[in-house]
Amino acid sequence: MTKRGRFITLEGGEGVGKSTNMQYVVAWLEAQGIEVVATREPGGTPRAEAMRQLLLDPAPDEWLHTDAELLLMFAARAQHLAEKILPALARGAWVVCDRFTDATYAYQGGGRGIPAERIEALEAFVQKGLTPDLTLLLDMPPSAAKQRLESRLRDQHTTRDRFEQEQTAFFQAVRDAYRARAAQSPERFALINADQSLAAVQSDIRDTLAGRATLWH
Ligand SMILES: Nc1ncnc2c1ncn2[C@@H]1O[C@H](COP(=O)(O)OP(=O)(O)O)[C@@H](O)[C@H]1O
Ligand SMILES: Cc1cn([C@H]2C[C@H](O)[C@@H](COP(=O)(O)OP(=O)(O)O)O2)c(=O)[nH]c1=O
Repeated sequence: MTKRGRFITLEGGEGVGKSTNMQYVVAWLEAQGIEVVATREPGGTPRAEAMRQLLLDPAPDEWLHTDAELLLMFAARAQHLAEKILPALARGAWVVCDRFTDATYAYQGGGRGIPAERIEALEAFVQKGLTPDLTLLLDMPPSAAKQRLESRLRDQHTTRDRFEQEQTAFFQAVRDAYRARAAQSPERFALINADQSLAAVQSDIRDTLAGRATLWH
């Protein structure tokens, strides 16, 4: 299948502002007259969202093997690609996705310690060469992001999912892995300083979207 639309992903640790800025990216692209499909991972389709439940369920007494976690992430991704992402790109829509495979390298790789080669093998199997055209990495120290997350948890009266229950060292490893990936592929990544006012973050995102020649040609 020939890919015609563009594929943009938002990445970063917990509470850095992905969901908030996702709406901004979608609105900005739509204002340019582009058809946008907004989605997220793990999830994005009913079956993949059912897998998300299994992945995020905090059930304290139930252990999930790290290999099972990794495979379930890619199982959800395979479903999401086949059912939603690839058909949208094929008809020319742009897909904006809240997290994708860089999250697997950051969380299952950096956080859980799974070797990158195993993730690469699954990526090749499931994605068959598809990678995002642009990845906005919202970057800030986990300690500052945690404060935002705590206020969100308070406001929305939600509980912590399996990942949100992890400790500081885990989130530091996730951030380090994300930054290392951005350094490896600077042509794909835009590193956005998320530790500034929302207006400043959105101004940086707008400049990135408008300025990436590879997106528009
Ligand atoms: N630049 C910012 N400055 C201050 N608060 C922010 C900023 N961006 C997002 N927030 C707030 O931080 C919380 C987490 O943002 P959210 O978009 O849900 O993050 P994520 O999806 O990355 O977990 C929300 O309450 C949001 O309103
Ligand atoms: C896509 C993906 C997500 N995840 C994790 C990261 C998040 O903790 C969780 C998804 O939760 P999400 O609600 O998207 O994150 P946030 O709390 O930042 O809004 O799944 C992985 O571990 N690997 C992956 O490949």
